[in-house]
Order: sequence, then structure tokens, then C-alpha cells
Amino acid sequence: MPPARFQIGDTVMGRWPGSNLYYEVKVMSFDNKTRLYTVIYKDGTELELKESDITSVVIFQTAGRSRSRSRSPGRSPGRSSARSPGRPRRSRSRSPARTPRRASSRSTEVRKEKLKEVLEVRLTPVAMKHENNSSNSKSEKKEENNTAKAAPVVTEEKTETESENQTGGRYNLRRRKDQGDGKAVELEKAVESEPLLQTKAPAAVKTADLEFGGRVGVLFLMFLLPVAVLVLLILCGQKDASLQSFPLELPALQSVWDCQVFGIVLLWLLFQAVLSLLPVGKLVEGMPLKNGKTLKYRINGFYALLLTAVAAGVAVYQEVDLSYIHAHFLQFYTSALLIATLLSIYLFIRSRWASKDELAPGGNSGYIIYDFFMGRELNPRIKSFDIKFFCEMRPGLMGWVLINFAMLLAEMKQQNLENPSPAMLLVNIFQLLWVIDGLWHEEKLLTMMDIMYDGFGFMLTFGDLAFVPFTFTCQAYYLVNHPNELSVFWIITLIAMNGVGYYIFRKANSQKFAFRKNPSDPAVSHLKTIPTATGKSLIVSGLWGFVRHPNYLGDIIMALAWSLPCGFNNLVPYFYLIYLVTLLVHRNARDERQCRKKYGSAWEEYCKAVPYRIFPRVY
Ligand SMILES: NC(=O)C1=CN([C@@H]2O[C@H](COP(=O)(O)OP(=O)(O)OC[C@H]3O[C@@H](n4cnc5c(N)ncnc54)[C@H](OP(=O)(O)O)[C@@H]3O)[C@@H](O)[C@H]2O)C=CC1
Ligand SMILES: CC(C)CCC[C@@H](C)[C@H]1CC=C2C3=C(CC[C@@]21C)[C@@]1(C)CC[C@H](O)C(C)(C)[C@@H]1CC3
Repeated sequence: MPPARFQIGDTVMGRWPGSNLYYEVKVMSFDNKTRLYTVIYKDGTELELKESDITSVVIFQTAGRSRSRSRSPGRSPGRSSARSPGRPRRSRSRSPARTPRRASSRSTEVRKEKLKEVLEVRLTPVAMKHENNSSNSKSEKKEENNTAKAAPVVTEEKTETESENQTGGRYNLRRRKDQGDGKAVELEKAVESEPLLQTKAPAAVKTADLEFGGRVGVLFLMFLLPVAVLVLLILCGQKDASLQSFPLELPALQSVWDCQVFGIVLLWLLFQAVLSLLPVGKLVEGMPLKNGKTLKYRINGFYALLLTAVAAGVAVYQEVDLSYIHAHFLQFYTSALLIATLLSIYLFIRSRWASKDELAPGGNSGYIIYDFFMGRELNPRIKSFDIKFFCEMRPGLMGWVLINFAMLLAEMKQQNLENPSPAMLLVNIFQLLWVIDGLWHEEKLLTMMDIMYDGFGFMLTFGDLAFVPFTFTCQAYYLVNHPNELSVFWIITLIAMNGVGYYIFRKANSQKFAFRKNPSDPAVSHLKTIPTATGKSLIVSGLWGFVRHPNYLGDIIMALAWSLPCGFNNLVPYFYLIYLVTLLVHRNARDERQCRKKYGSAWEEYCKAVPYRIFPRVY
């Protein structure tokens, strides 16, 4: 094997993904096995580059000078400096002088020479572009077409190599980490990326960074999580829900297992699966996969919810006693747990036959336990039925609403009420609103890291099928046996709190989605932004200028409004709130790590401008 051409610490010119733009980069390391160099750009972005994407500064400058000499005088150098590194020029009219030169270059040697010749260096430190752009503050500026204002280096001609890139030819560039969760990933045939909707989902290579404490951690979680939910449900169902009163003896088998209940859960899954396959609602394409293909998804969650509501109404009308769910709640949970476990075993086994580019970046460490927990396959499908997308949005979310309704009926029955209590009504309505919102925006899930990067293993099957429907309902379950009077003042306060939380949650998520889709959308074009070296920008005003994760803040405020109706006698109904804060703080740390890698100094600048992550003045 030939030795590495560049040494660690060398300053060289590195090609920017999917373009012919070259930047000054520093070589950080070289992997002899993959023959890839890890380089760092001036703004802190780290990428892995092939040797052919790197050239020495001297050769580059010489080529630049000779190119300058032969350039048509009419072309001003200033024109090119407004290009963003992540968004090279797509096509441009050529000066007549250039066309024949290009047409005449036939041999490989000549082409190589030409490639050198067309590369032109104009180095502007990345940090400067922010200063140049500030009007009032250093960090806040308006974005125009999502383009960073001062690009350091620009090439002016479309080369043979560029044509190859665009036709999906030989260009190969590896990005060091994926954008979602810190796993090593591979981005092949990188293309000019428009923000969000044209970003390619990375495919898997061996997972290097293990999460959740690695193999031991996930083994522990695999037992702890199901047991913790069981403990929660036992406590919630008891008159005295305090931890001290937890029964120390094991529950009798018949209190946790019932074949009829198991059958009902299977029927529920089948019913939801049939609804998800109905040819109503639009058919949309997901994010491009590693192999360049996109998967199609049927977006009909909202219709499925309506049909489920009709089915529940018919059942009540036919005097089906839905409070049966409350009476057999533990059995329902263990059935769901068993199904989730069996499903994850099936998924793990079938992943053996999945091709490399169908694997998730985070679940391929080679350790059976770890990969079983995290999930190996990214989008397991049976024909057009996408198992992950289905489980994330359907049986759990719909089950949550149905269980809440069953708890409402059980409360009336248990407490001899003619109408449900205000506390129970509030919990039902607040959570129904959240589920409706989720299903209404179902399509947006396709751009979330859960779908794009996370494998489908035990964590998510358990999370979707058992954790969501049986712990998110704990407030309603608790209220059946623990009535809590609410004053009118409290009711209004809770409605206002949920409203504020929902407004922040929805506005922040919609703003970010709209901005990523099209930054010049009039709904978001007024927002101030920080450009980044990738061509994407970060919103730095409005809600995204208040804290760095306003959508998490809104979600947490809502979670508080869902627990407060249960009063202050016990901690149990606050389980969802505690879970959500823990999950979102962890998710936030994971996301910030990734954003720092992706956006380098621009992210630092954003952190300076918006110092708090989720809670203003606290965290
Ligand atoms: N109830 C529950 O159990 C859970 C609910 N949720 C909810 O789901 C929703 C989505 O959360 P999640 O998927 O974690 O991700 P986010 O919607 O918070 O997205 C994070 C990404 O947004 C982009 N971004 C960050 N800051 C900015 C900015 N200033 N301007 C523009 N883009 C920015 C970055 O991606 P890029 O730049 O690459 O676009 C970053 O990676 C949240 O509302 C959350 O509360 C999430 C988990 C569990
Ligand atoms: C400790 C557990 C096993 C962790 C499991 C976590 C999962 C259940 C959740 C992780 C993120 C989720 C989201 C939703 C459902 C719960 C899981 C899967 C979500 C799809 C629900 C609908 C919302 O509108 C949403 C914002 C799209 C949610 C996104 C995250």
C-alpha cells in the first residue's frame, strides 16, 4: 500500500462535499485501512476526505496564478466571493473563450491539468464572513437565499469531475459523523445539498461510539425499562400510590397475563395496520437513502384516528364495556411487552439479510445485545408496509387516546359519576390535542432523526408499543382511583399553560420545518439567521433566539399541564414529565454535539447569541 501523501498537521486544500470548491484545511489524521484523511476546516467542520479530494496548497496556488493570467478580463473576482461553500454554482454561462478549451481536452492527463488550472484560491477566513455581514450585532443577520455571504474559495469552471459528481459517478466523500446521533456514517456520491429536504440519509458503517453506557448499559436498560413501567402501573392502580406502599411480593400470574387480552392487542395491531394501508391520504417520498432511492409513505394517520374514533363510538353504542381496559391494564401491558419483544427478535433476525445500505448508523457495532437494543435495520419493510413508521405513529399514539378514553369511562363507573371529572377531561383533551397534532403533521416525522438515523430495535419497539401507550396514560390511570377537585381558577390556569406550551411547541417546530424547506418562505424570511459553512443557516431570532430548543420547552410546559390536574399527593402522575425532561435533556446534548460538529464556529456563535438550551436563565 502506498504511504500517505499528506502528513498529520499539514495545511492542504480540501474539496468541499459535492462541489469543486476547495478550502484550506488541516490534516488531523489518516486511516490507513480506508485511506481517508480526517481534515478540519477553518470553521471547525470536520470531514473525511479521499486523497483525490485533497491537493497541496503550493500546486493549488500555482494553478490559481496561471489561471488568473489566462482569465477573461471581463470577469470580476468579486462575483465569486458571494458563494456559499455548501452551495456551489449549479450552472453558469461560459465565456466563449472557455468552451473550445474544454471541448478540446480529451485525454486524462490533459483533463487532470485542466482541473488544476481551473481551481482558483481566494481565501477569506470563515470568521470574517460573520463580521462582514453584521449590521447591528456580530451574530445576527438576515439571510438571503440561505447563502453564506463570503465564501473563502471558489472555482469558476464546471469540470469533468463535476459532471461525474452530478451524474452520480465516481465522486466519493465520507462525512465523519452523521447528522443525527454521532455514529460514524458514509455519504457516498455527495450532491449539492439543499437544506433539509435534499439531505441524504447516511448509510451504515460499523458503529464506533456506543451510547447508553455501551453493552452493559443497554443490557441494564433492557431489564430496567420494562420493570420500571410495571412498577409504575402497579403504583398507579393502588389506592396508596406512594413508593413505600409498593407490594414486595411478586404479582400473581393471572394479574399480569391473560390470553384473551393478548388476542385483543393482536387484533388492535391488525386493525391499525389495515387502516394504515388504506389507499386514502397522500403518498409521499421519504428522505433519499444511501443508495439514492427514496421510500414511499402513505400519510393517512389523521384519517386512521377518525376511523378509530368511529370504531370506539360504535363499540360504546353497542355497549362494549371499554373500562375492561382499565380492569386488565397490567395484562394489556405485558401483552404489549411480549409483542414488542417478539417483534424486535424478528427484526434482529431479518436484519441478517438486509443489505449494507439498509442498516442504521447507530445499531451496527457487532455486539449482539447492543445492536438488538438499538436496532440494525433502518427502515424494515414487508413489501410497502413500513414497520417502523407504522409503530412510531399508529398503535401507540392511537392506543394512548383510546386508553385515556377507557380510563374516563372507568372513572365514571368507579366513582359513580354522571360526567367525567374536570381533571380527567382536561387530561383527555390536552393529550388528544397533542396526538391529533402529531398525526396531522405525520409527514414531518420523515425528516426526524428517529426515522432517518435510528435503527428499529428493542428500544423503539418497546418504546412505541409498550412505553408510549402505558406510561403516557399514567395521569388518566391515576385519576380513576385518585380523584382531584379543581377550582375554576386552576382549570383556567391549566388551559392557559397547555395553550402556551402548545403554541411554543408548534410554532417552533413549524418555523424550523418551513425554514429548512425554503428559507425564503415569507412566513420565515423575516427571521434573523447565522450562516454556516454548510450553506444551511441557523435561526437566531424569534423563538429560536429565545432558547436553543424552544420546541422542547413547549413540550415540557405541556407535560406539566398534563400532570398538574392530578394534584400534589403523589409523584406517580409526574412520571411523564420526569421522563420527558430526562429524554429531552439527553436528546439535546446529543443534538448539540452533532450541531457543533456540523456547524463549527457558526454553532459557537449561535450559542453565544442564545446562551440557554431549553430553559431560559436556567439551562
Ligand atoms: N414526547 C416525546 O416523547 C418526545 C417528543 N419530542 C418532540 O419532537 C419534536 C422534534 O424534536 P427533535 O427531533 O429532537 O429535533 P428538533 O426538532 O429539535 O431538531 C434539532 C435539529 O434542528 C436543527 N436546528 C437546531 N437549531 C436550529 C436553529 N437555530 N435554526 C434552524 N435549525 C436548527 C438542527 O438540524 P439541521 O440544522 O440539520 O436541520 C438540529 O439538529 C420536539 O418538539 C420534541 O419536543 C421528541 C422526542 C420525544
Ligand atoms: C425510554 C424509552 C424506551 C424511550 C422511548 C422513546 C420513544 C417512545 C419516543 C422517542 C421519540 C418519540 C417521538 C414520538 C413518539 C415517542 C417516541 C418514539 C412522536 C412521534 C410522537 C408524535 C409527536 O407529534 C412527535 C413530535 C412527532 C414525536 C416525535 C418523537
